[in-house]
Amino acid sequence: MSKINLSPKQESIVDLDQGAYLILASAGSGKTRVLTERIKRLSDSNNGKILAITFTNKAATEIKERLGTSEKINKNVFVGTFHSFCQSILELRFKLLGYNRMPHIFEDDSDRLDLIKQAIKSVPFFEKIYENLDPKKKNEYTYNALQFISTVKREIVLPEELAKNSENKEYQNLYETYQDILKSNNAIDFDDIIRLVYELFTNNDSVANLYRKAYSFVCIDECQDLNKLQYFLLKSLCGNFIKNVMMVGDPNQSIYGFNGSASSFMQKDFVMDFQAIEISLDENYRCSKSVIEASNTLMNLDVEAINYVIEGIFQIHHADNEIEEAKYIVNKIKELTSLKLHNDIEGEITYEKMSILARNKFVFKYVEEFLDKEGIPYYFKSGNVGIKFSSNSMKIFDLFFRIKINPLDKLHQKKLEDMLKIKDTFNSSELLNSKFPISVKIKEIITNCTIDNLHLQIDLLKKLFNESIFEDDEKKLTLDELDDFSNQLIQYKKQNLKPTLDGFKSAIALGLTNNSNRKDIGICLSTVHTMKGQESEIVFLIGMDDGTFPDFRAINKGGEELQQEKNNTYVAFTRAKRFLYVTYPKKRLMPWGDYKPRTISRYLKLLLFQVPN
Ligand SMILES: Nc1ncnc2c1ncn2[C@@H]1O[C@H](COP(=O)(O)OP(=O)(O)OP(=O)(O)O)[C@@H](O)[C@H]1O
Repeated sequence: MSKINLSPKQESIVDLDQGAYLILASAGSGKTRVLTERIKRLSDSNNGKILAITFTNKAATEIKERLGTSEKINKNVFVGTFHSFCQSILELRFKLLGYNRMPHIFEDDSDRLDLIKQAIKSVPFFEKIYENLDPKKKNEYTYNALQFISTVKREIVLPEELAKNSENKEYQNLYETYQDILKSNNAIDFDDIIRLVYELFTNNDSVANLYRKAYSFVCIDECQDLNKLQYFLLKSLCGNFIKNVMMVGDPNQSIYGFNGSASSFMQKDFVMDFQAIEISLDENYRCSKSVIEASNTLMNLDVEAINYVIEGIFQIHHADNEIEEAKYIVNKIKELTSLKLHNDIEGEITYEKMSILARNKFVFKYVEEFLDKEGIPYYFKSGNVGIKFSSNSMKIFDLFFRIKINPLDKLHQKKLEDMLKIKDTFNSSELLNSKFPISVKIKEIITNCTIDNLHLQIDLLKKLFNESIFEDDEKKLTLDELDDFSNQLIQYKKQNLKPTLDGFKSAIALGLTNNSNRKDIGICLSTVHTMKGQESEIVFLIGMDDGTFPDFRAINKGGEELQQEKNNTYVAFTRAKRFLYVTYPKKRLMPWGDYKPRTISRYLKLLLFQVPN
């Protein structure tokens, strides 16, 4: 890792000692750098253990890599997300929370959807309401019920209290049923991981004290994204013991309001509760002059550009429609790569130095088509959670694997039975006559697997897939996915001295094994949310028409939701280190076949005068 010199402002933050501090730092100001250097310094000074919390596994990995793996760091520092920190506590203390065995994580949104549907079906009263709804309303009903459940957990309210202000009072009872089904599957959802530890800390002082005494310093990154549960967890952890807390964040990058996050937890609650001292850091090390000027205009900021010598590019381009927009982007990519070198860009201009960002995934449709046509390699950046298989054989493998690890997992057992179109996954002759007869052999291999022989079982699977899948594309997809799984196992074993199958599955669910050996090749396609905290030399921000970005729902709601769309645009802009190309189509093809005229995003209007187009 290259050595960089910190600026005096950055250095003064690294050198802060005891006490509570709120570092308000703009995009690209080196927050992650500063935090890492501070953790290193604190660890060297031997003044006690340090807990560093990040919002993404990617950030945690980056910090861990920069810290290295000296004995001192390993002993003194815990770096992880809220979820991985809480999971590590749950694994030791689940019995105190009424579980006989460590509950398993149902991490997938589709699992939560199945759970709520099961909850609805299990009570005739709900089933009657639900069955009488048309498909669109059914979706709304399940979506709102899941939102209700998440809000109860994230806002730390009682279901009956929340129900008072809810249109559907019955969600209160659905909450209980949903939780009961989870428990009967010996499972928890993502919100539960934090909620349970918060419960543990608030109800069990002696356990909380163990952690309060264990850590002398707490550092948290991206604090503009804290929600109530996370902030209260932090408060309950610190109690009256831990006073040395540093929060780092940028209110302009607050984009998770839909998850209950608000920058007021750091700016108001933290400052008041911990008497934190505010310090600002508003230098930008990442972006070129053009990108910073555009970002400053967008947000009405006065961020100081450190890279003023690098002019960079900021351009807005309008296209007649989405197809023309995609063509423009692909042509620009070809033009840039054929340049090979540019004074503003270090090294050769390659696909790996480019990212295409959009508000939502659907916006990429035509770009993908044209990239495919031109044979330009690309990949989708994956989010924070585990693996999702798309080949049938790996889906079957995953479901058997879950059932093997958690025999109480009736949810995935049912999913498997539905997929295979059988009634009993334990009946081999049914499996043999099922939609996917290969499942008999997959089951056999999984039945025999242990954490120690899993690599051998993976080899057996590879042989099985090679011999039994005849369609080339399907075979390649299956083997690639198996390979990815195998790489995740290698990662997990590297990270854990006492590996177990259960631990491996949880690590996958939490996305802790995602930075496997797989090297992403080509241009990165990502939503802005997933790209948060990361950077790319050249960024194309596409689909910047009003209604797409900002999203039409936020426009309808206005207020804080619309502000978050603006913040999201700022996050997108500031991912670009050197060149930023922003595009929008003047009309869009609607699913029913009509073209609808579009206007430029309201946020770009401010910038039009700044750009030579
Ligand atoms: N003192 C410095 N000298 C040179 N480069 C620096 C310095 N500090 C940070 N950088 C570089 O600036 C870029 C931004 O740093 P970092 O990712 O830590 O910022 P950040 O504040 O976390 O960004 P954001 O909030 O926008 O995701 C990185 O490429 C980092 O290596």
